[in-house]
Amino acid sequence: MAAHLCLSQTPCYSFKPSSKQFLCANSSRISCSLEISAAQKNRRPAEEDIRDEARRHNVSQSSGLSAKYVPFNADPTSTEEYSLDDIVYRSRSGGLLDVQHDMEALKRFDGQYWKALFDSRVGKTTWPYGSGVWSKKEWVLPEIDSDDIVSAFEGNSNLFWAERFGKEVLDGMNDLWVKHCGISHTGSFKDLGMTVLVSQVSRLRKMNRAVLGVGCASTGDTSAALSAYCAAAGIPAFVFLPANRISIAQLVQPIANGAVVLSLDTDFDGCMRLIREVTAELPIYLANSLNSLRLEGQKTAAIEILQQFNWEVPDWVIVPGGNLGNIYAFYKGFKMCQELGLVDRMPRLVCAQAANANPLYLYYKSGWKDFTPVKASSTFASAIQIGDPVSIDRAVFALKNCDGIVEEATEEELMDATTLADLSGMFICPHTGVALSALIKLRKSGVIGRTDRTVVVSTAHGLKFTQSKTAYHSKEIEDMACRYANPPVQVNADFGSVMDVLKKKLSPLQ
Ligand SMILES: Cc1ncc(COP(=O)(O)O)c(C=O)c1O
Ligand SMILES: N[C@@H](CCOP(=O)(O)O)C(=O)O
Repeated sequence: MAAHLCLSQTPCYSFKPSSKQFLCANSSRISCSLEISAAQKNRRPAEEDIRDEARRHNVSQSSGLSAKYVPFNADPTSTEEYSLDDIVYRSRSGGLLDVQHDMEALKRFDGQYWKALFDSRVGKTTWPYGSGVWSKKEWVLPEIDSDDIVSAFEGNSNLFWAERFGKEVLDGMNDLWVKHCGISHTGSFKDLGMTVLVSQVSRLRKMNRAVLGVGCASTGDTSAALSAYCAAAGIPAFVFLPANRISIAQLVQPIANGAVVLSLDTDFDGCMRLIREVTAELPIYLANSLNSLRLEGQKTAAIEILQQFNWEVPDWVIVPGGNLGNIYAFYKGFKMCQELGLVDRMPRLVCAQAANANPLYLYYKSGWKDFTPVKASSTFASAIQIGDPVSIDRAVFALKNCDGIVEEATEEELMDATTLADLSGMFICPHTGVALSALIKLRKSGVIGRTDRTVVVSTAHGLKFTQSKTAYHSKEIEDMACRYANPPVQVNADFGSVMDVLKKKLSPLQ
C-alpha cells in the first residue's frame, strides 16, 4: 500500500528538495507504480466504498501545503489574510479576495515532480483523484480532508481537435482545439468550481459552522451545478434566477435536484445584488464566483489543457466572459504552471463577450480608462447576459498580465459561428459561438496566425440551448438571415416524393 502513499497521494515531505533527492523520489515513485498495478489486481473488500478505500490507504492530506484568503492584487505590505475556514467574501476595503497558496512550499518540488504526479492520476477511479479538479488537490485545497470532498469526478474534459472548422471556416487553420468543459456532470464548466465550493461547505458544516444552506444568483449554469452538488451532499440549495431569461433545460436542472428556486422579475445583475444582501443576513453561503474558492476549481481546466498538450503551451486561449471569474481562473491556472516550473511561458488570453452584454469590451476599447457597467440586453448567449460583472478587476488584471485581448460578437455573428461549428460535427452552446466569432475576427485581422495553436473554451453543453438552435434553423429570428439554416424537409410518406427530394439534394454533389 506504500504505492498509494507516494504515487497517487501527495508529495512526500520526508525528503528534501535537492535535485539529487528529487531524482530519488521520482525513481521511487516509478517502482511504486509497478507495485500499485500488482496491488490493484486485488479489488477492495465488497463492504468498502472508494472513500473507505482512500481512508484505509490514508490518501488524504498534503502535509506542509496550505492556502489562505488575501485581498486580491493586494499591496505587498498588506498583512490582511483569512483562513479558508472563515466565511468571508470581501476584503476589509470591500475589494475582491483571492486564494493564495504557499508557493514556497509548493516550490519544494520541481516542475517534473508535479507533472508526473498529475499525469499519474488521469483516468483513474482513486478517490478523490479520479476528478480532473482533485487530481490537482495540492494546488486547489491542499488542507481539505478527502472525506469532505463532494465530487462527481468532474473535469478531464475532451480537448477536441476542430479539424474541419479550422480548415474550412478559418482558411486552413490546422491547430485549432475546443476544450469541451461543458461536456460535464451538469453540462457546464461550473462543475469545476462547484465541487470545490461545496466540498468546503461540507467541511464547514462538519465543523459546526453556521451554514444552513448555499445560495447563488444565476443565468442557469451556476444554479445547475450548485443544485446538483448540494443534492449529492444533502445540503439545501437556494437559487435566484432572472425570470424568463434562462433556457428551459437550465431551469429544470435545479428544480429536479430539489433546490429552492426563486424566479425573480429582474435580470442577473438584480439577482446578484439580492443574493449578496440575503447571504449577508442569513446563514446561507454564497456560491457565486465572487467567492474566490470557485476559481480554484475552475483554474484546473487551464492546467488540464497544458497536460493534454503534453505540457506544451498553446499560443492563444479564447474564453467567453460574463461575470468574468473564468478568464481570471484560466490566467491563474496557467500562471501557477509557469511559476512552479511546469511550463516556461504563458499563452495569450482572449475574452469574448456578446455585443449585447459587453462592459469589458467597452472598457478595453477605452484603453482601460473608463469602466461603466451596462444594462445588458437580451442575447442568445443568455448565460453571459451580465452588465455589471463582479470579477471585473480580476479580468483586467489577467488580461493586462498576458498581453490579452477582448473581442465582441453580434447576435448574428455568434449564431452563425455556433451553427458552422455544429455543421462541422460539434454541438456547441451560443457562448462558445461568441468565442468562435472572436477567433474568426482575429484570424481575419491577422492577429491570430493560421498556424497558431489556439484553444477555444467551450463552456456549456449545446443541449441546454436547443431553443436558439431551433429558432435559427426554422429561420424564425427577426432581422437575422440565418444563412446556414438547415430546416427539416416536410415530405409526403411515399417513395416518389422521397426520391424527388433526395435527387434534388444529391445533384449538387455530383
Ligand atoms: C455557459 C457559460 N459560458 C460563459 C460564462 C462566463 O463565465 P464567467 O461568468 O466566469 O465570465 C458563463 C457564466 O457566466 C456561462 O454560464
Ligand atoms: N453564467 C453564470 C453567471 C454567474 O456566474 P458566477 O460564475 O459568478 O456564478 C451562471 O450560470 O449563473
